[in-house]
Amino acid sequence: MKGRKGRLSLVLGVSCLTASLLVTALIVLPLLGVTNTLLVQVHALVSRIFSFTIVPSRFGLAPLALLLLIWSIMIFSFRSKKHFSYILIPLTAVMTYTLYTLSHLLQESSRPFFSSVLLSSSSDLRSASFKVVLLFLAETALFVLFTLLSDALDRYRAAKLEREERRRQALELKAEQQKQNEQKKPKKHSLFGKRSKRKEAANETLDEEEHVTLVKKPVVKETVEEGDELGRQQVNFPPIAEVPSLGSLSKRRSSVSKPLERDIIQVEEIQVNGKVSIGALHTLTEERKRNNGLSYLERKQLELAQAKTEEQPQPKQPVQLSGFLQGALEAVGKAPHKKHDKNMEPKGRARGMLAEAVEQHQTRADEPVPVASSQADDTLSIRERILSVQYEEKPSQPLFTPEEPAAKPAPLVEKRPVVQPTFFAQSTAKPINGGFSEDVPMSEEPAVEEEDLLEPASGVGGLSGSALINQSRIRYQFPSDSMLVTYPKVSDVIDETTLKRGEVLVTTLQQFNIIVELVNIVRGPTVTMFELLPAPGIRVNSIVNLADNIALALAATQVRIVAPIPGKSAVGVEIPNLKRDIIGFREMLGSLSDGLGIPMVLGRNLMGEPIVIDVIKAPHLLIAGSTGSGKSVCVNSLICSVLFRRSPKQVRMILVDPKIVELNIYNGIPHLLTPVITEAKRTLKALDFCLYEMDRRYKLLQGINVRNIIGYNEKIETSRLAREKLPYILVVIDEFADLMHLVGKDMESKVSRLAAMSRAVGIHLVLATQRPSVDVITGVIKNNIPTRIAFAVTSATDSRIILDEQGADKLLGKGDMLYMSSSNPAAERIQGSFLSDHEVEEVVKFVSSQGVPDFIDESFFEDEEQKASGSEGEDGVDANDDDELMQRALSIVVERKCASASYLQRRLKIGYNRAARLVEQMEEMGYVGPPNGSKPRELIKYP
Ligand SMILES: Nc1ncnc2c1ncn2[C@@H]1O[C@H](COP(=O)(O)OP(=O)(O)OP(=O)(O)O)[C@@H](O)[C@H]1O
Repeated sequence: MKGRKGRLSLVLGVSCLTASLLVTALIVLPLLGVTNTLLVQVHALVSRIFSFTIVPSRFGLAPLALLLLIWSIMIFSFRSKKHFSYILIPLTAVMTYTLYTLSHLLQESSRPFFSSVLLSSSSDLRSASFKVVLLFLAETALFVLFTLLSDALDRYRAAKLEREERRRQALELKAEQQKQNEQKKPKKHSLFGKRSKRKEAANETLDEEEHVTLVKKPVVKETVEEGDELGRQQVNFPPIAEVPSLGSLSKRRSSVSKPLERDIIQVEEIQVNGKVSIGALHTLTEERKRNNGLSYLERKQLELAQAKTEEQPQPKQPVQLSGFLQGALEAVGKAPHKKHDKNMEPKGRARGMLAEAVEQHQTRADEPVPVASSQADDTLSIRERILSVQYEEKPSQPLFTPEEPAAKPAPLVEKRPVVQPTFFAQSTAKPINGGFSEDVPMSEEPAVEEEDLLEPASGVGGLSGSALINQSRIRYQFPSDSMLVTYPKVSDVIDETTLKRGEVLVTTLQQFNIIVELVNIVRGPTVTMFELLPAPGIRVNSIVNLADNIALALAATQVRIVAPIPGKSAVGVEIPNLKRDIIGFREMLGSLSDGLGIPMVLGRNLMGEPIVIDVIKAPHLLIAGSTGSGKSVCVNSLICSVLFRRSPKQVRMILVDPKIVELNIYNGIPHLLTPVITEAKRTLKALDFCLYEMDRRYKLLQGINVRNIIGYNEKIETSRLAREKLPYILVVIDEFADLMHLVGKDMESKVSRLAAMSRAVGIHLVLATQRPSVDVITGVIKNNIPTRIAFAVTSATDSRIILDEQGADKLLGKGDMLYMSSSNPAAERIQGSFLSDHEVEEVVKFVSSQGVPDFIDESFFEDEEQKASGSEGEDGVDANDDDELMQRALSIVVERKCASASYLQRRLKIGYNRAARLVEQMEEMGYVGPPNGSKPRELIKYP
């Protein structure tokens, strides 16, 4: 039908064109002087019938030629497309004839049939002409009407086609997904086959991950008619390769992020009514793309439904047992045999003993029979089984090579890289053997060649004479991960309940006339964030103000609204999870890279990414939160991060705990510079020490022309200027508010000075407080501590004091925190890592067993009056008899021809402070020169 119409219009169009050319020829030829009789006769005939002028003339045919030309153009342009428009062709003819009639009437010639009819039916010529004009106007209106109708019909048809196309594509995609899911369904394979399949799949994933994926657009089949020769032949156009969206390229590499075909989407036209920001439009486009044109909820529901159909009982994961228990249970046949690598000899004393014992028992019972296939498993001895359980893959190579004698059995499997056994990985059993397993190699601080000749001047000033750290060259052994507990992970799948909550959220907002689209859901360890895209014209604040209504509708304890989400054109609504994840400290340890000066594990953010920070870059930390919010656990994880990654030579600590019970556990670790401080007065003294050490270090830095501790440590290492580097000093003050109330201004001025200046010399503060009030966290302190951690607080005011914005009042406690730093001023929600008291105890026990701490001289903490009134000091020298001491010191200096505080300290058996004071007095008296970097001062004048 369609073809016939196409042919008809072709014939019509060609005829009109030919006619117009002929008429043009009829006009032009006489003008060129061609006076053929036939031509003249045809001309006369055509002029009489079709001419638009009353008197037939050679020019009178011009309008006819024009009309024919217009018709041919119209026909060609409508051809096979706008069938309805063909009605315009006769209409133009009628209009032309009406005009023709009108021209005759006006010239009072009644030649056309219609004009004579009109003249006879009208009273006069004038009324007849008027009727013709009206008729012409009516025809013109009809012309316009038909044109509009045709246009409307076209649009309607196009929209219908588009809808059908979209539905067809959705169906195709659905069918494709189903096909994929069916393919994905796990099939029963032999153990070997299963393993190799998995391997193949992993390789496939890897390959796909490492390339840009080109994915076909759904193939549109088109039937093309190519004349009679080809007949009705179906031609499939080649598939169009399409580069995936930028978003899909930047996806994180993980086994789950393998781009499935359904993740790669056709770019669809997004129609937006009204004004929308470019960012919002981008988000909308991206989300639509990601969802294959379906709304977020629809897509998720579809996925869930598919997942449900796929679900089939999975083989239960065996409970993880410790190596000893697993082996024992295997031996008595009560546990399934674990798969191990044959190359991997059993490690650990327990496993070795077990294997030994079982073998003795077994050799009595039956002789081990060599077997070449897995079916023969039953005939293996128990020892064989214990040792060979790693043989789980069929060799891809032939078992026997042709060259090999048949009698000599080839290895059953190719050797695989030895994997470190994790016998205690999942076990929550208490560690044995002093807190660490023999299976896990202990890491140790590398030994450093030290020279006695070099001054130990760097280190920490004021350490007592019996110092263990700087004199006995302690080699610190880092604790093992196995002391820590692995906590089970709650699923991070967005389930039906979460989707329902998303729907409730959208409808709740709709009830308040706030139209939003749910564009994404991110499930974090503590909360789930629903990302909403407000409709144009919706004020973001109106969503923020509805936080309580949302909480009510979702029966949630707290709802925090992030408006807008930093870097996105969307509003985030954070709703507490029904079940929270515990982020174990152990799982976070792997993220602590070696490059961090003072490493600190924080936890995981909403996306589940591990967040660790370097305290030296912070450079100081302010931690605030109400009681039970998780501050102490956070401080524990800071201290333990240091214990796990830094030796006492690298980081020293001063811990202040007015509550006495929180940090007392750390007494005894070699990192301490003083026993855990619990009194306000002693805290002030400790801060004085830090100020003194800061000044001392600045002088050291000045001595060798470097700007900071990093430069200093590098230079003394390369130039071998001293035998000890400057360690970082971490001062942790818990319950800072209590101390501020006890000693007030004094404390503030010292803390402020340290916060402002101590960064360059490697002294860093961590202040934790329960009550963040303006008189505790003063402007000066706040200005110098840009890195802040806010746990749950009781009011928005408290939140503003810590973070300069509200939000911490909406946190859920138990390690739920907002983290803000100078590099990332937008508060990031993190679930803090968790360390139980028992874990801390185990770590401290292990670390403390490595040596006694090397404390600062006690004289630092003595009151001046006490010192003055004391008769015989602990140095064994009369404290008042400074002159005598100075004489002895001078004679030592003359004897050595140089002055060193640490040398005097040892020789005179006095504290470091006193020795340092003596050297300074000698400088004032002109006997010795100024500080000489880390080298002893020169003797410049004999006394
Ligand atoms: N990161 C975390 N993950 C899971 N639970 C946690 C976490 N942090 C803290 N908790 C839970 O919260 C309880 C209180 O934590 P914590 O003792 O650190 O609070 P706090 O802020 O120090 O309180 P206070 O100021 O009264 O000492 C812990 O016993 C623990 O059960």
